[in-house]
Amino acid sequence: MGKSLKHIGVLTSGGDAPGMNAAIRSVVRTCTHHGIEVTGFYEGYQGVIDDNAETLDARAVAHIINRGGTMLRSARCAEFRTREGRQKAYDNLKKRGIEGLVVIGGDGSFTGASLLSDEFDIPVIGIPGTIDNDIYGTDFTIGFDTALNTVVDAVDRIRDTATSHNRLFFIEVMGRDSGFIALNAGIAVGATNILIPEESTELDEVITKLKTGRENGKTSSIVLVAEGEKMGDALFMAEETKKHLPDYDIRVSVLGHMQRGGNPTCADRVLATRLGVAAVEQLMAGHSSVMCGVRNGSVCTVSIHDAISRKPGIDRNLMHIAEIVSL
Ligand SMILES: Nc1ncnc2c1ncn2[C@@H]1O[C@H](COP(=O)(O)OP(=O)(O)OP(=O)(O)O)[C@@H](O)[C@H]1O
Ligand SMILES: O=P(O)(O)OC[C@H]1O[C@](O)(CO)[C@@H](O)[C@@H]1O
Ligand SMILES: [Mg+2]
Repeated sequence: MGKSLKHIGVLTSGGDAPGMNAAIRSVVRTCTHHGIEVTGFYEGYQGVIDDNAETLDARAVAHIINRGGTMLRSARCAEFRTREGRQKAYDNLKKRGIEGLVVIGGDGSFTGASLLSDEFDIPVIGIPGTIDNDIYGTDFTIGFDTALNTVVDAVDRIRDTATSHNRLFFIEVMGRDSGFIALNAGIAVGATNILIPEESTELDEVITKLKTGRENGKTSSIVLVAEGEKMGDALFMAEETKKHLPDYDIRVSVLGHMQRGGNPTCADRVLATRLGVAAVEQLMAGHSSVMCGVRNGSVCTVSIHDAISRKPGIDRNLMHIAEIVSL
């Protein structure tokens, strides 16, 4: 291992996630350890197309393990979706003598990486970095744990005022197409209802549950709504509920981008560090088009093709548990 690989690139792409910095640091320091040069590209694929990049050494990534966001910044780059854009990116990688690319991002970023590798035969390795936890092949993505803790802290605060005023809150959390944040945080904050895109719920069920809760003496209720919920967003759900429960004092809170910021938790720092080492080792071993993840506590790999084409299932048992304890 490590004899032939001389120079790799690293970038962060798509929505940022706490722990991306820890992953960059790990990639860079693993390379330093093995005598491999690393170039960091700024703003995702845009930086590869524009050749906006610099060499990163061990000191360049000092004191970033604890910081949210990404020191390489991130972007959603439309040009990379075109063959011409990817050609420009490949030409810049070749010009710099880069022999492999580590992409830290979500499913869209991996789709781009996969195309680049298929079209131009450059090895790519994915590290799952997204707060949504919506990537197949890993139990956890980098940033998910931090976002969950941020949501739990925010909802706990809302609970204080909700209870003081005997109110019902509809709280919207992130998850464009997925309910991982809503489901896990919902259990942790004792939500009465958890609405996620993976599970179809009728408004009637929500109303019945809220009524039963009040009959059982609840002094506040929280309905956690994932952004991607099919029935509608938190505001819509609140308006519809008001029609059926006119005497309820209802408020809406959309947590928004605060969920993507903040210092990464210990779990995210450790996960990011493990996956950074694994990604470089995959390149050193001559592998390509795989994503490094963690399953049942161990680092694993899955083909990027599977990571982007398959959907991680929501844990039905967690849904069941949430139902039992939300009386
Ligand atoms: N089909 C595609 N072909 C080529 N490149 C793509 C494709 N899909 C996405 N990309 C590239 O990856 C970037 C990031 O993708 P996207 O915006 O979907 O975020 P993501 O990686 O899924 O992260 P998240 O969903 O967590 O925000 C895009 O801006 C684009 O540059
Ligand atoms: O404002 P942006 O960057 O489009 O991101 C919003 C999206 O990013 C995500 O948080 C994933 O990073 C989604 O849940 C959300 O829909
Ligand atoms: Mg995505």
